Amino acid sequence: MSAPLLELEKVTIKFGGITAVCDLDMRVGERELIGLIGPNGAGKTTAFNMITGVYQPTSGSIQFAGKSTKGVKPHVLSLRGISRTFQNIRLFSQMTVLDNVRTAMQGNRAQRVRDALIRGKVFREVESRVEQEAMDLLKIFHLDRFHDSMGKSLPYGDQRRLEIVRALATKPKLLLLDEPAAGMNPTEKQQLMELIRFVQDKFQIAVLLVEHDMKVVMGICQRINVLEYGRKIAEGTPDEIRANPKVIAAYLGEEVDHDA
Ligand SMILES: Nc1ncnc2c1ncn2[C@@H]1O[C@H](COP(=O)(O)OP(=O)(O)OP(=O)(O)O)[C@@H](O)[C@H]1O
Repeated sequence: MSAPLLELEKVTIKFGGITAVCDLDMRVGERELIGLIGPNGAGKTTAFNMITGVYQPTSGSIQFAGKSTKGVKPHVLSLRGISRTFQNIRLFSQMTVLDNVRTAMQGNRAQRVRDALIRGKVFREVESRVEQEAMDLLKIFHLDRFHDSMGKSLPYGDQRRLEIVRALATKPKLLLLDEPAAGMNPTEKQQLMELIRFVQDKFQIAVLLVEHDMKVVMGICQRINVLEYGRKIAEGTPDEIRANPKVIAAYLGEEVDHDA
């Protein structure tokens, strides 16, 4: 396995009497594409929230790029290279496609207030560079023709793609995708799989994917971690996970979207 970019060791989080994640060990190497699956309520989104600094673990440690993330705020982790998308699309619906990406880029720039206030030369130069970079990024994903449209007016599949573009705008080393295939039809899911592979390859980043659609997860992940009731019950290649009796048992009684 390549060097760990992200490493969780014995990570636990409790909310009152509920232990949402318990003793979770997980590694994501540079440029790896890793899956995190489990039945509803298993703790996947909570794990994402701890990795991105939204929640602090009750115990255990998280290291990103060789540094502890303990007490580090989400925007600082974003600057360090962790980016994510959400289960429910969180685009700025009243902003254009271009502005959605531009805002994400600017969120990551230390722009001097003075420049913004006086709208001086430096400010204008930064603005135009950001706009060019945003357009270049949109072009890569064939979304540039929509640059002037409102985010909410895009077809669903394109909104999901735009979310991924926004997440890439911060130039991450690690991209966390939370159920990107939710609500997609089979053709869109196929395109999404190709898109995720493309993103990982083109930007040379690691991807951690939470997804209920087994065809998507099994189709693109190198390794998969399986959670049940907050605990990791299995880790392995797609073939190993498919054949693992604990995983099969965990999913019994749950409607797994094989959508195949
Ligand atoms: N802020 C919170 N306060 C209390 N309980 C929480 C909180 N966040 C998560 N939980 C609980 O932690 C457990 C794990 O939830 P989580 O959303 O991480 O699961 P999940 O695997 O992402 O589920 P799904 O696949 O349905 O999205 C659940 O029992 C949930 O109710």
